[in-house]
Amino acid sequence: TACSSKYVLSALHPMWQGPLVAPGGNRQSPIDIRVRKSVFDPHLKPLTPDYDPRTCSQIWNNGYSFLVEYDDTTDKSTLKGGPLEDNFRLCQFHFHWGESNAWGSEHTVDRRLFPAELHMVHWNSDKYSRFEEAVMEENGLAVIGVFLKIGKRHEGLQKLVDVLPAVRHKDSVVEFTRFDPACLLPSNIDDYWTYAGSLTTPPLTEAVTWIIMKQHIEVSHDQLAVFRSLLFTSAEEEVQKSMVNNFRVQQSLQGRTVRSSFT
Ligand SMILES: Cc1ccnc(S(N)(=O)=O)n1
Ligand SMILES: [Zn+2]
Repeated sequence: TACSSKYVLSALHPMWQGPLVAPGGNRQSPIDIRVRKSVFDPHLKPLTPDYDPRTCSQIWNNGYSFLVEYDDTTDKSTLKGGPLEDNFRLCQFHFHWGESNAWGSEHTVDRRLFPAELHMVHWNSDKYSRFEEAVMEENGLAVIGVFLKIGKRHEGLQKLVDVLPAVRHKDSVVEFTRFDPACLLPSNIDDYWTYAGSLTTPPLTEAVTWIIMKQHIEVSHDQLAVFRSLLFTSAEEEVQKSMVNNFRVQQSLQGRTVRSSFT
């Protein structure tokens, strides 16, 4: 679908040679969320995700993470509310994780690292007609971030874990249908932090309203181990590289305020 557009793919290599900080970037992501410095905003509304599992289309390994892609040609899977003024369309979700359970997330909370982080990527369908357009605009994207902790097995995630071996290599794709991404959200989605940031992989555009959930979800050690069995490299390459540590270094806040929806 649109949100896996080629130029995003081409620059998504883990050791991408691009600048670690976008030139002139003053709202880069990820960041450390200093809880005591976040500002409660009573005007923040509840978040209202409304996803249709029938829009789920495929899973593919883009050489940086694995993406679960949704048909974003209609307003069937949408996100509204929270800090958002407009209607946003889900186009894909993916994860970032470490080689060990000690690290892996992109955002941190008072410097606390999590073993992995889920990103659900949406684009502003009130203002733009496709992802590629929205990705270049200030209010173009909204990404929900959810921290993963090691604990009990996540039953909803298992359907996804079972198909990962089929996309072990970069550029492999498999059909994947009827997956409800709402099953990956924590039970409480009313408590979140939000701030103006960027994509954390190229093109690093400063187009993202980040919505980071306070409550994490749990996945089992074995489920996360399957993420680490994926490869950055394609089937043709001689040297196979494990897909681990696919997170970006933290960026400075540069005067931004992180708002919280809770006290
Ligand atoms: C769609 C997309 C591209 C690049 N980076 C991201 S991310 N990691 O900021 O969610 N998403
Ligand atoms: Zn991401």
